[in-house]
Amino acid sequence: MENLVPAALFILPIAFLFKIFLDLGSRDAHLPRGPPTRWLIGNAHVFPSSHPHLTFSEWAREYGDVMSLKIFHKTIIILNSPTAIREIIDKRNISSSNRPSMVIGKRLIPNDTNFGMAQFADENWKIHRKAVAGLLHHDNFKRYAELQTAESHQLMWDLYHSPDRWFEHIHRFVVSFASIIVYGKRSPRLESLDVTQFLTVHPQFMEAMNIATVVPVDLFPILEYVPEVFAKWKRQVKNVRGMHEALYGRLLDEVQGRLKLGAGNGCFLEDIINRADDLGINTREQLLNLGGVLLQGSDTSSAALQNLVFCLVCYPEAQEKAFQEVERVVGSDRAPRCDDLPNLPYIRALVEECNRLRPVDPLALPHSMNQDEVIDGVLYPKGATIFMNIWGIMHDKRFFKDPDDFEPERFIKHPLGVRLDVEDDPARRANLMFGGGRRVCPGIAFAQSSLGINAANFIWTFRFLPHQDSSGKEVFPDMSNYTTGVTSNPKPTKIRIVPRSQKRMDIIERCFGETARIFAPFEQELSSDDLIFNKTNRDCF
Ligand code: HEM
Repeated sequence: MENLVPAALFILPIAFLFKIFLDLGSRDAHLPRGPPTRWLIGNAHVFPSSHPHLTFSEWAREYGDVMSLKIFHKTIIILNSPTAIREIIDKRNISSSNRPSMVIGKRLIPNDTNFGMAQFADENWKIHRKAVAGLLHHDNFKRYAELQTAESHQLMWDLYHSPDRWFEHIHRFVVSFASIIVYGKRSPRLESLDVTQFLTVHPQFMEAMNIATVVPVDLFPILEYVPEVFAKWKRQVKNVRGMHEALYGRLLDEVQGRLKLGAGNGCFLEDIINRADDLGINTREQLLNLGGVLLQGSDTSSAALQNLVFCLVCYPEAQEKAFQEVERVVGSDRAPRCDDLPNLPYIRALVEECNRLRPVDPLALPHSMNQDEVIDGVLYPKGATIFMNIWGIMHDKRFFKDPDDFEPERFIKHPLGVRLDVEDDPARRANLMFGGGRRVCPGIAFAQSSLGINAANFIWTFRFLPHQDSSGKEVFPDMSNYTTGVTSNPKPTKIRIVPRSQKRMDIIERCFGETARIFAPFEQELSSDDLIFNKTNRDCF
């Protein structure tokens, strides 16, 4: 008997360690179901290398509305229904509002000063979020309607004069409008410094964020200690960080310079700088990244607008119906304005359908659990990464009839586009594609009004047609070849943009001329080339 005690003391820890060893990569009993795991690697061998939302949506049919994956020791939970999002993201937002720790994100922007990427939804995050909520809130945003309409009219002018560059013109629209409200300055040309720099830096920033899918630093943080000379990714990240700080630092300096001269125009950052100490946003790093995150966040609107154009080309019947509506409501004697939007229900439905068919962030942005939660016996463990499968929810055959078809009418028949012959998921709500809980996108009003005003103007002004190759054959945009990554963007593609009539183009020329008065306060720092552009093209009217 006395020999058994030392033996047990020896065997039990070994058995325990052996059990842990055998369980490596396996799924805990209380986790949601998911594909079978393999020892050590879990589901790493089946994790999709691109467009994961498509595979997740197939798996959802087998494993249900909440499912889990193991990638080595990490747990990923995927939410495939509005109810699942409501339960964990909306209702338990105290537990589910962190973002996963991202080694590369922290190297790009240290100290969590980019509140969209900030790991912790803590006091620091709250301060930034609150400041931005005031700016972007629907009620406040209404005051930008005239400016947004003016930028939209310039976009139509740009499309008329150089339709081949349609893809970039949309980026200019978004960068210029976002920097009016954030930095109090606009960009009249594709070649304007802020546009060219943003379009250089931002894609590299997003690419750098994607490095973690190739070099698994988040899974194996030990890789961080590889010396820079052997780690190309570290040099790449350092370079992007330098460019990022140079761009947003310069924009901040311009706002500070304007304030010193007493020439402020009431933009967001001027207001923040004036209240810096009260708000607790007073370091250069904080101010620089607060502006930066808004410009970066707004770029999602470019992808949504480019997607809208793809849909107009690919679905000519819907384009024609939308034209009939805008013609009836606005007529042919003036271009659409923001105040027309409430009277254009088909255009609203068309925009909703574009977003449903190809949501820009098909998996939203990842959240992370900061404490365990158990719902109906299912464990959402501390540290798990949570994805909302927006694409899957928007293509769920249980609720959307023929979900791969483009049918704006579904949003006329039902405000959320779902079938009328089945009982809907009771937790479905508008704007699911903007995420949920405390981290829900603060840019919804910006995004919706940009889409609405441009959809109306696009359709009123032009016909969007497929490109014709040298043999005259029509080549349509490829709606299944979008980029993969956090955002799923259409790729630059040739199309034809044909004015509906000379009368409409004359109206657009006149509207463009009228923007001079509206834009004046935001054109204080234009370069000489920008001034020449305005003088020769706009201010001669
Ligand atoms: C169609 C356009 C847009 C889409 C589809 C979109 C989508 C999203 C999604 C899915 C999230 C993550 C929400 C979550 O974690 O639950 C997000 C976050 C965010 N978005 Fe947007 N967004 C759009 C436009 C904008 C615009 C125009 C801005 C700024 C002007 C913006 C700024 C942000 C910021 C700052 C965050 C981070 C919020 C936080 O972490 O607290 N977004 N967006």
